[in-house]
Amino acid sequence: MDKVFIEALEIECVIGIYDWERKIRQPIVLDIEMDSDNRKPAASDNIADTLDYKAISKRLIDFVGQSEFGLVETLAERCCAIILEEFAVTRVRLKLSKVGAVRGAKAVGVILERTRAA
Ligand SMILES: Nc1nc2c(c(=O)[nH]1)N=C([C@H](O)[C@@H](O)CO)CN2
Repeated sequence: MDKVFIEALEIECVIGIYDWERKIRQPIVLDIEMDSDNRKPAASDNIADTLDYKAISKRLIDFVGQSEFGLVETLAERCCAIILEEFAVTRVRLKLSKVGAVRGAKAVGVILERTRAA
């Protein structure tokens, strides 16, 4: 299956379970792959036939930037739900990295694969 992807989308938000984390904003990074049949937009050369990665990025920047979840699991699940419910996506793979959260690790986080309910 063809994919549309968004790589290394960095957004600052309130995220974390500790008191000190509730008082600061930290960067998270999203890497997203979405199933998308490329043949129709390739034939028409029309943005209306695509999965618009700019529109999806903007929606996630707005949502994540205002979010205040404790767990990365919760934030990642909500991002997948937005993609599946608001855009013409049937399957999404999303990696959420919390950069510098653990000493000695570049990043920690979660990877989800979700499909739209039939
Ligand atoms: N599986 C998870 N483990 C941890 C999380 C999390 O969201 N999911 N969060 C933390 C803390 O907020 C940590 O990131 C602070 O450094 C610890 N473990």
